[in-house]
Amino acid sequence: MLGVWTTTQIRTAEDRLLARTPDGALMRKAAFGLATAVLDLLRERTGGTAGRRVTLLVGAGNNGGDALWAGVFLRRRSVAVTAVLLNPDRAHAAGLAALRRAGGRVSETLDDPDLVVDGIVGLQAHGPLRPAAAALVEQVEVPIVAVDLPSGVDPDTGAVDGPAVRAAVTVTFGARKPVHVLNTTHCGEVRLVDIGLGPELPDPDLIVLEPDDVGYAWRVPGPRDDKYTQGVTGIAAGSANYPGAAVLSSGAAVLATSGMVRYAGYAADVVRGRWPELVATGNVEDAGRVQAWVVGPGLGTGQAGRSILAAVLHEAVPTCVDADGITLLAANPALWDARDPDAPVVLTPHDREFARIAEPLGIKLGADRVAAARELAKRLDSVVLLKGNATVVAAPDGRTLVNPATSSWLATAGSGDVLTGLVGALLATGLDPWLAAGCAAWAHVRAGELAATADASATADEETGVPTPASRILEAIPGAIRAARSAVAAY
Ligand SMILES: NC(=O)C1=CN([C@@H]2O[C@H](COP(=O)(O)OP(=O)(O)OC[C@H]3O[C@@H](n4cnc5c(N)ncnc54)[C@H](O)[C@@H]3O)[C@@H](O)[C@H]2O)[C@@H](O)CC1
Ligand SMILES: Nc1ncnc2c1ncn2[C@@H]1O[C@H](COP(=O)(O)OP(=O)(O)O)[C@@H](O)[C@H]1O
Ligand SMILES: [K+]
Repeated sequence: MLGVWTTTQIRTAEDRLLARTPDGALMRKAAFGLATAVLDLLRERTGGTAGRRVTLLVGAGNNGGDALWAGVFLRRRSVAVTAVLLNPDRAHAAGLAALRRAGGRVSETLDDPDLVVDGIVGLQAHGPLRPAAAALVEQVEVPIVAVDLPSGVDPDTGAVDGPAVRAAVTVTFGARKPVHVLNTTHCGEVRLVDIGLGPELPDPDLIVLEPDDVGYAWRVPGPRDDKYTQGVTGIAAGSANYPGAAVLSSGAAVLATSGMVRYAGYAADVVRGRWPELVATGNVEDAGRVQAWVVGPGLGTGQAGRSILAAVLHEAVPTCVDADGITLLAANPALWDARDPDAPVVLTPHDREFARIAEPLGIKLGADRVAAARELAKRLDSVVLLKGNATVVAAPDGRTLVNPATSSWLATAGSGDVLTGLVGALLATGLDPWLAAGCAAWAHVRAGELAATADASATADEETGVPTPASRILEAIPGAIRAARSAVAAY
């Protein structure tokens, strides 16, 4: 598990650490880590470091100070360093003097660099890049290494509201901040430099699951197990108009568990035809016992869907409510009120579904997606999995995880139906609902990555992937589970 801390938590911890550290030592530690990352990238891009050209964009704060001190280290490796000072009177004085002594130059233009370092603004960043910085950044045609975070991106929410740096690599110090997991598009590869902050940090505000966390959580059958003991998943999805959603959700559950999957609904014949190992009936009441239900994908928002949702909630087992199920709940609060409060619910909205269910409660989905998901989770006493490029999973007790995507290939029709089946299968194994939702989101992203690249070792990005329909994401689920399980085995 990786921890993520808010800027307020980090500042408090930094203050404590600063109080017991010699002046300037932390900044030099940070800058050394930064320079190392710059040298690595220079080598990767140009085959060497000596004589290569690096331009530093230097703002008024300590973020610019880090960049200037990194410039000093780069000079020692014979890199030609130019500093563009956005606010010359307020540039970090000691860093600037040291860079000048080391042979760095100050310029008003970029000077045709091989690489640019963004030291415009750091933890104190507010709002988009100001015009002068934005104009410079716009001229950059080489990779950018961001100091601590890409300037112009909000450190606590990852939101972008105007011009911002899009970095190839972000080098951060002491601890990950929310921007690093909420906006991987602007951060690029994130490198964490240890400056000894660990002992000063409180519990993290957010967590990110790692492959071995998911591998440990994924239930596997033991010698005394049979098809029932591993948890049976029920799927109530699909309608005459949307049988495909039923096939995708059911298929994801079938591939995610070695136990058993039941289907109840209008698409019984289609689903049975596609997944012969599944037991299908026409309605929820006849489905038999399950340990978790999935309800909503392709259900429709009419009377029929409403009755199915009511029947599922009446079963009072852990339930994942998705898609039309969420829309139905939003329109029929009485359904929600009638549910058994002891049966955990996982809601899996995309933004529009989130707005439908949250706005009547006075919760707006603004720039702070974590805050919005947390608030809804608390108000509805449910786990809320808010979909997006970075998926946020909040529990009613405040525990929150973020699952960043590595590409946007998952933004395809039916992709969410696959996710829902995964959530259902994991809920049925008895896993904590918040963790179940988080592991499902992880496996979903991993499956999307495998499907888009067809290469287990690759990370799918916009350059390497190909479009991946939901059926392909589905087929990649075993590969995703294998990746998680082999991470455990590797320990
Ligand atoms: N405190 C510490 O111990 C350490 C801090 N470090 C560095 O220090 C940084 C924080 O330094 P500061 O607290 O000086 O804050 P910043 O470097 O974020 O700079 C604050 C200045 O930027 C201005 N500013 C805010 N938003 C702006 C925008 N959109 N456009 C232009 N200017 C803007 C502010 O008005 C203020 O003058 C960290 O991000 C990190 O890079 C590292 O050296 C590690 C150690
Ligand atoms: N830009 C994006 N980058 C990465 N993942 C995305 C992006 N947009 C959507 N997703 C993911 O794709 C899935 C889409 O689900 P959903 O909107 O319910 O689609 P559908 O209803 O067609 O199945 C979610 O898991 C979401 O997190
Ligand atoms: K920066």
